[in-house]
Amino acid sequence: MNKKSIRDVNLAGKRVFCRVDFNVPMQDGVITDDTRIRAALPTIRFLLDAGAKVILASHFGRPKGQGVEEMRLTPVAAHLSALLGKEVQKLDDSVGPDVEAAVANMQNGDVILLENVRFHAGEEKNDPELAQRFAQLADVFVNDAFGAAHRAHASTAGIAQYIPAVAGLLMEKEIRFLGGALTRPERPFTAIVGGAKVKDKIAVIENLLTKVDHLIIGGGMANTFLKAKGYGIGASLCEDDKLDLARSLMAQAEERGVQLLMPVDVVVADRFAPDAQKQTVSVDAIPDGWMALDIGPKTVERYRSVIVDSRTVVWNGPMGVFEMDAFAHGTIGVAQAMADCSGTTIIGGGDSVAAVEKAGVAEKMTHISTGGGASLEFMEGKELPGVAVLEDNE
Ligand SMILES: Nc1ncnc2c1ncn2[C@@H]1O[C@H](COP(=O)(O)OP(=O)(O)OP(=O)(O)O)[C@@H](O)[C@H]1O
Ligand SMILES: O=C(O)[C@H](O)COP(=O)(O)O
Repeated sequence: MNKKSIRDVNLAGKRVFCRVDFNVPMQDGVITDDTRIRAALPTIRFLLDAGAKVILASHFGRPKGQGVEEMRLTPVAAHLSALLGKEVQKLDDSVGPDVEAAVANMQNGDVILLENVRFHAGEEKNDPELAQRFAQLADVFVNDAFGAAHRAHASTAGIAQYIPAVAGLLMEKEIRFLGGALTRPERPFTAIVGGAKVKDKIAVIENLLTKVDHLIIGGGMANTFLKAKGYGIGASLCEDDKLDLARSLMAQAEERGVQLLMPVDVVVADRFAPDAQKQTVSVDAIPDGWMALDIGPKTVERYRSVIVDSRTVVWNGPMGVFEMDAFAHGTIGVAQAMADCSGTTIIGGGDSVAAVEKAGVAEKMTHISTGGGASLEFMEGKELPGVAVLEDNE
């Protein structure tokens, strides 16, 4: 990464405004997955070891510019404190006289967690006044919130106008793996794209087509491709207004010499339900009124052989309705194939992360991104605003 990181600046005794993505899943005040909090620990520990005063800031949920009791970061502070084995002082706001006073009282090696920055409307508007108020709290801005790097907000981008801005270790790692895979992949390079809709991933597919050797399509979006090829797909999810686009993507793949892999068999159901009647059929024999909810075993075998022989594999989006056990086999099969691949394996965030966890192979992946939307935009080839604002390495 051609950006400065916390390794490149002097942090001793400095007040550091460290933006993290603590937007974690929570139910009734209990954190149900703390991956994003644990992923920020190396940066927080690095800052503490360097003798900095660490001011952590994050958004949580979408409170739309006002205080929402259930969206306070209090449970996150308690959990972070337990993980760090050290007190984390949780404040009730992210700017204002009380925050300024608390920061003024900090000793080197102290940690403060500010309240949800999205309680202020200026955050999502990237309001310069709010950005400046954040900046006044600190000497250095560290962006470690890869998951929010696709947002140009006051605490992810605006603040960098006023104080030196560098990457945290998680940000650096995300960009090293995702960026490295996309710019200098070891080949063969395979991308797997699944999920519900072609519409949401057109830009990703188009960008990947310029880089990969094999592109594997699965999930609901495969139906649109199958229909575009002339197969009857029964009552399966399909975007009829995207058939021409699917044909154009298939033509682009052919022109570029990219092998585009599509399902050869599917698991069909008579309705969208976990206990639906189901059967496995060839893609040219989908019965009228039935819907394809998973890729079939022959398809999994085909995909598997390409995946295990690849040197780099990037995956975004499930192969079927994996939330229902009856239709999770394709997704789990692909997750297992990735676990058996000896090359670099990268999961692009979101549902696919839940899928590798369900398959019990998460620790076998080279890298699992903490970014959902951010990793998608990165794979589309877009420059992320939260990265663009960081200082370049000379
Ligand atoms: N054949 C299918 N028919 C209907 N829905 C499907 C099918 N295959 C997958 N899905 C659904 O697609 C959803 C995920 O699609 P989506 O496009 O939102 O992926 P995503 O959330 O972007 O994935 P990721 O977060 O990994 O990027 C899942 O809820 C899954 O149930
Ligand atoms: O969960 C995410 O993808 C990030 O935390 C960004 O959240 P947002 O989509 O509400 O901006």
